[in-house]
Amino acid sequence: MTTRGIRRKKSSLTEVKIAVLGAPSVGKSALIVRFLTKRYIGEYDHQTENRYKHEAMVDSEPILFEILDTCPKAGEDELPNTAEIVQWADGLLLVYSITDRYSFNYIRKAKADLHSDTPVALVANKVDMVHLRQVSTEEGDILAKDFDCKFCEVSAAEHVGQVADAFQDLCREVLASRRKSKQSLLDRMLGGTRAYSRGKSDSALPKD
Ligand SMILES: Nc1nc2c(ncn2[C@@H]2O[C@H](COP(=O)(O)OP(=O)(O)OP(=O)(O)O)[C@@H](O)[C@H]2O)c(=O)[nH]1
Repeated sequence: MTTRGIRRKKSSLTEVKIAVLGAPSVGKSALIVRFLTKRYIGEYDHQTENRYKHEAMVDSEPILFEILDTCPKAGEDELPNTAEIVQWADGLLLVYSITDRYSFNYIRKAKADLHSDTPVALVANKVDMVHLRQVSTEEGDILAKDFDCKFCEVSAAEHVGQVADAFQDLCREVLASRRKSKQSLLDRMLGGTRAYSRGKSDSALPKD
């Protein structure tokens, strides 16, 4: 009885898969670790992709986040395994660093290469290093308008709430997009049914 209760609760979790993309050293791992543990780990050394699972409440709904920390190769302009990542992910967190113009251009190019309407969010990291700023807030805003997505400037080193908000906002976009595609599927099905019914009743009308 209890076991069944627990199972039901687990299976009722909504899963949201988020891939975090960006040029080398923009702070992808630092942002993810901040979201998962609320802690800041300055040096996070890894050479391969990492996946994490994390439960969190978003608007009173329990969500099971699956987060993919992608691993770009230094000096390469292309995102790693773009097609696979896009196929896997429900949402893409696109990260650049305000101290690194190359990382901003990388995101612009990467987004164009994605050829996908997967929901995205644009995150500018390292806002604590404002004295080394190379990319203005306005440029970030303009790029986000271009992408038709949310934008925020954060610091994995200093912010806890804002970093969590970035992941949660993207989660909301994913859920909204799911509802939209479910609704349009339903509309198409109902539309089909309506057309069929109309056809039927039309044929039942007395002929002139
Ligand atoms: N000042 C500051 N440094 C940061 C911040 N976030 C990350 N860093 C530093 O930036 C460097 C790279 O951080 P990572 O989290 O490893 O970046 P990454 O994008 O995962 O790097 P790759 O795995 O190489 O792609 C580390 O030295 C971090 O300490 C931040 O918000 N502020």
